[in-house]
Parts: sequence; C-alpha cells; structure tokens
Amino acid sequence: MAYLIKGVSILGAAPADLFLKDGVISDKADKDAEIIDGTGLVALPGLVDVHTHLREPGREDAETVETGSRAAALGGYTAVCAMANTSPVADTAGVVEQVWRLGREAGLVDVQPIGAVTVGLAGKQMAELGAMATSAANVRIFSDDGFCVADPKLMRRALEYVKAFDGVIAQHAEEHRLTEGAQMHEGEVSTRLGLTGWPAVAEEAIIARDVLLAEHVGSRLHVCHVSTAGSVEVLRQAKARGVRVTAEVTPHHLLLTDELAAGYDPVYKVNPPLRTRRDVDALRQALLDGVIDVVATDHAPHAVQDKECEWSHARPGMLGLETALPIVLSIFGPQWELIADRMSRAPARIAGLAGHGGDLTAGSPANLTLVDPSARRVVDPSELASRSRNTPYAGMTLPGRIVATFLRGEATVLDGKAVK
Ligand SMILES: NC(=O)N[C@@H](CC(=O)O)C(=O)O
Repeated sequence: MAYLIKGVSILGAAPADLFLKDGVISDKADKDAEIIDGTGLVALPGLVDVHTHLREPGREDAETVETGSRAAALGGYTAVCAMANTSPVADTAGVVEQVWRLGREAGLVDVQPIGAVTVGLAGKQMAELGAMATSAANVRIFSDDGFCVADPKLMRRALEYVKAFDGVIAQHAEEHRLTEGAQMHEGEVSTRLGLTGWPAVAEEAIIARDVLLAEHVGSRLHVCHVSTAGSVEVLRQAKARGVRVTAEVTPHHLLLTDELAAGYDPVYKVNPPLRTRRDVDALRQALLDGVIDVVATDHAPHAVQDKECEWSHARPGMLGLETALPIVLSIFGPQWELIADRMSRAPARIAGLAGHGGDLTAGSPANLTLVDPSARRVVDPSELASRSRNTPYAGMTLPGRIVATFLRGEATVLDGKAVK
C-alpha cells in the first residue's frame, strides 16, 4: 500500500507532501497512492512506550496483547514494551516469545517484551536473562516492575549480566520496608485522610543506590516512573557524573496530584502514588531539561472488580496509551521536537528498537502518526479500545486527536479509527 499525505506539517515545519511506499518514507509519489488530506495535521515519528502492561498471559479480562496494541495504535504508538508482570511471569524464553508472537499476530504495533529480572518477580534468583536475550523476542530491557529488585547483590549481578549484550535493567524504585501498607503519597493529604503514606524517600533511596551500582559496574540503568522532586535531583547529579542512567515519567505524574485521593476514588490509586504540586513542577522541568529522558505510559489496565471497590482493596494503576499524547500536549503545548524526542526517539534508543524513533526523511521506515492539534476531545471511557476502563481523565477535554498511525507504511489507524 502506498500513501500520499498532502500538505502535512512534519514536526511543525511548513506543510509539505509526505509519501509512504513499500514500508518506507519515499521521495516521490506513487501513482496509485491513496491520498490523505494532511491539512492542519502534524506528522510525528510513531510514539514508543517503554512501559506498557498488556496483561496477557493471565489477565485477559483486563487487557490482551491485541486490545492493548489497538489502544496503543489509537494513541499514536508504533511500538510498546510489554512489562513482565504477567501470569505466568515473563521470566523465560518461552513466555517472552509467546508475547512477542501475539504482538506479531495482532500486527498493530511492534510489541517488544520486557523480561523479568528475577524468577517469578520474587527477588530471590536471577531469571534466564541470556535465554530471553537470545530468544526470538530479542529481549533487551529487564524489569521486575510492580516490585523492586531490592537485594543489592542481585541488582549488581543483573547489571553486570546485561552489560554483555548492551541490555538495561529497568528498576521499579521502591524500598518496600518504607512502604509497607502504603495507600498514597506520605504527606499532608495522607495525614488528613488517615491513610498510610508512601514516602518520597522510599523511591529516592533506591535510585541513589542504583545509580551508584550502575556507576560501579559501568552498566545501563533505567528508572521506571520517577515521581518525586528528590528523585530528579539524584538523577541530575548522577547524569552530571556520567552514570549511564535513563529515566521515565508518566503522563499522570506530570499532571495529577495527591489531592485527588481526597475523594477516595480508586481510579487515582497508582504506584508510585500521585505526589504534590512541587513534585509535578520538578518532573515537568526535568523532562524539559532532559534529566528525565522519556514519557512512558505505565498503562496499567485493571478489571472492574479490581478497581471499583474500596480504596484500600483496589489495585494500583491507570490506563495511559490512548491519552498520553493529549496529556503531554495539554501540559507542554505544541513543542513537537520535544514531544518527538521524549515520546519516540529517546524511548526507541533506550529499548534498542531500530526502525522506530526515526526522522521521517526519505528511506527511513514509515513508522509515524498524524495528529490534529486543533481538535479537542472529551475522554469517554466507554469509547476506549482498551479492555479496561480505569482512566483518571474521564470527562476531561484534551487537545490533540490522533488521526492516523502507520506501522511500516501500513495504516493501523485512519480517520481516528483502528483499521483492524
Ligand atoms: N503502576 C501501577 O500502579 N501498577 C502496575 C504495577 C506497579 O508498578 O505496581 C500494574 O501492573 O498494575
């Protein structure tokens, strides 16, 4: 299939025609090309998410590789990295290959499995990292996300191990001894509500330890869902020293605060918890500065019974894929170079996904998305492609409609609708 996208603005530049043919951006039009009116639209390299929960295998009632892939494509993504906290856990070559194969079958985005660091995410014994790396799934990111790799010796060994194939350990930074029974951010609001708090230092202490370990070993560390101003300072110092550390922030930590817990609506329960306005401001600045490298969704679908219940019993996590770009646009405005870097190029680099995060010049793979920045949309949970409904943005009016997404030149989304 060939496309001619007429009069589209590439990353905010003056309108031009964009040709897609045989899976790549072409420098000339194909006479049989399907024409898309690009007036008023902005073309971005396809977004890449380094942190997505697809729930398959095990919790297909909350999401499947296919429904999550569709949500991703509708959100402008062409690649997502699927977290390992499935059931069974993605801690063997067999499970990561299964997820990878399901992603290929769905064919809506590239699904790149993340492998667990430890067997069963139990934090005791290192998983078969090498077998996962050399499997068909070609795993490069390893994470126990949902749990912290708490044992420093195990963390050190894992960092050493992945160095051989330029892998990266993505850490869920949470000192569990400091978060036992925690329900929300520890601060003024938790005191008022009488809920057990998750202190900022529980995140910051692990990041501080891990950047020192990564420095010692000379290996790559990636920090998942950074949520505090103090974490930003630890990362800033580590980066200034040349430590090989990258970090992500979620759209919800860039927008929402712990005040939202006051209504006890579990849709706002998430791990790490929503923090304070001061933290939100520091995270925004860190993303602008590049101290935080990427926006990652931490798309965490949960079934109704796991979310629509008492706060203390609800699972932590929020949907993210279909709203990430609109949220980022609502905060930062049309800073297309920033958005392309933090949501496509940098995540593609971290995940080692060649072919994604490109520059939309002739010859490069046609992985891209078209956005209408002037359109606004009210978030309606019933319209989401995700199998779950736990979006914290229901009823909010957000800018930026994703009009089309192309994976290797094939449309996965057209006119704002999934093609399959
Ligand atoms: N981020 C979340 O709130 N939830 C994650 C795992 C986790 O990090 O707790 C999930 O898998 O649901």
